[in-house]
Amino acid sequence: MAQDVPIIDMSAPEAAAAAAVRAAAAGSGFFYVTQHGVPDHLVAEAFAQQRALFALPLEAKMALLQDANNRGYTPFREETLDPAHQKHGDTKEGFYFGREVAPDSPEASKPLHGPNQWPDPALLPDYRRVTWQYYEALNALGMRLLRLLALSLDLPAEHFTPMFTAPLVTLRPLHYAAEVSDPGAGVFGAGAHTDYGMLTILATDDVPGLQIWLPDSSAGAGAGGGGNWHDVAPVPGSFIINLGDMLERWTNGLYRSTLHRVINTTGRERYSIAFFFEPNFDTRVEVLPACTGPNNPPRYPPTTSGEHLLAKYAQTHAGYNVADKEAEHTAPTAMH
Ligand SMILES: O=C(O)CCC(=O)C(=O)O
Ligand SMILES: [Fe+2]
Repeated sequence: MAQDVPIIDMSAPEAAAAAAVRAAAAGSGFFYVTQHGVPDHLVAEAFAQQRALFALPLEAKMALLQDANNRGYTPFREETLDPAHQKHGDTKEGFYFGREVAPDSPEASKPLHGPNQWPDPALLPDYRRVTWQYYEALNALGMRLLRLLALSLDLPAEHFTPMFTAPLVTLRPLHYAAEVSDPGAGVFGAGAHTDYGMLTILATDDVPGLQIWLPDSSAGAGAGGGGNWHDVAPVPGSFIINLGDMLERWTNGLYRSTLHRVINTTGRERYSIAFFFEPNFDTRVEVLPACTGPNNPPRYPPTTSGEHLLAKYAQTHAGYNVADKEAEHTAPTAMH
């Protein structure tokens, strides 16, 4: 239903947009944004580059395999987002890019920090430039969305801004196979999951497939968890915004990190670009005072952005093991 995933016009006055964000965030946890300031041609160019990247020979992609910093290629079926319901891994391949962290910088010793693995410029001469331009445009959009989120929680507009001076950002182009999904048999484009972090900015092509799980509105509290999958259709010129587990935690469950999945119903390939926007590694994530009260005690112990994300990644990626990074850095640390 249209109002489950409302369209929020970002050219509206901030207070009005923030009120709309609050309603959506406490409702389905999903909304579209339009008039967001990212030029259509940049989005189109970014998609063209991702198509070219995925069209490279498998050897070229495998040469960029996901590394200990969570940067690089994840092959088809590598990730299983919903192990309890999947016969095999997601019928998608993807790449992870993050904030560019030089190997010799002090930050590089932290998990999830390091240099990106870019494709060979001889193969894709414009890939890095265009993808980085897109990354920076989405970073700027993310900063504007943080203001709206803060205002929506009756916090000062810049409340979250200092927590994003060295953010954990992940740009993840995805390519879904043409294979039709079969939920009954455990075959999914992307298994049902919630996003781990704070904020996701998703661009999709015009092929449908994204669905969100919404409880029955008639069910009422404690009625047994009935619900349905609802399509989140592509809306040209928009981004889909959804909120992740970290924000749910921060708001003590007020803002929703909603279960979603991708199923292929069309037999067509599908491309999307997810942008995960999370606070600095060491940011403390503790239930906001405004989201607790005498009858609403904190449901989550404090954590940090980095700890929270590492725990989540370890659950779903066959190919990702933070111990690799720890092992990599044990020797130099021990020598100090
Ligand atoms: O491709 C999509 O539409 C959704 C991707 C997604 O949910 C994710 O990468 O977390
Ligand atoms: Fe997701």
